[in-house]
Amino acid sequence: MLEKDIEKVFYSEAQIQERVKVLGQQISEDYQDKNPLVVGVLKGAVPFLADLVRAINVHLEMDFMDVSSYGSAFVSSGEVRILKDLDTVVEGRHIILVEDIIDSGRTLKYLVELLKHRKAASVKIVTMLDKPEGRVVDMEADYIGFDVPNEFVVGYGLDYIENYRNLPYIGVLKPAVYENAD
Ligand SMILES: O=P(O)(O)OC[C@H]1O[C@H](OP(=O)(O)OP(=O)(O)O)[C@H](O)[C@@H]1O
Ligand code: HPA
Repeated sequence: MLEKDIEKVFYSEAQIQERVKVLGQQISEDYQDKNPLVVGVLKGAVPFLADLVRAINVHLEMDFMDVSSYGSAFVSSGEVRILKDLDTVVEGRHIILVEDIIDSGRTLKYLVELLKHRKAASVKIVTMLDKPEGRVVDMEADYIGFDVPNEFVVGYGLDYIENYRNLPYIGVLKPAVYENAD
């Protein structure tokens, strides 16, 4: 069972679901008649995006991008590459970029600049988690679920070597999990 690997829960399933509802209401108020394009950043944003769009009560479209920036499980390589691009034309669209976490800020900085270059009408960021102590470039989200301390977190989309994304809550792993991976 997955639970046995968890050292500490930061945010429970109930806390996450309650927060997602509030974010959905805020976005609904801000995007009336704007038909936003909600862009999920694969793969981590998938559980959050799936819950968030069902809490938004305005017309919207969805699309996905896949980018890679993490050289190893823990350390951002600093170089962002597009693995899957959008299918939708961005010019003139109001974009809502959906992320599971902002850590160094590099992934989102790259994506925001790319979407502005493609002449988006506006680009806003919604992230489930913000880890301000991880930042190496200037990047602030417009809508934030929760702050997390400078620890490696898993669950609700966030992985450790592709595992634990399906946990419905957010927490940190027991040290033994990392020791066994070596
Ligand atoms: O602010 P940053 O330091 O750039 O880190 C945040 C990014 O890192 C993770 O993605 P990852 O590249 O691990 O891909 P994944 O979503 O498939 O796990 C996460 O989902 C964000 O996209
Ligand atoms: O804390 C984290 N956990 C999982 N993936 C991540 N990608 C950036 N930061 C993290």
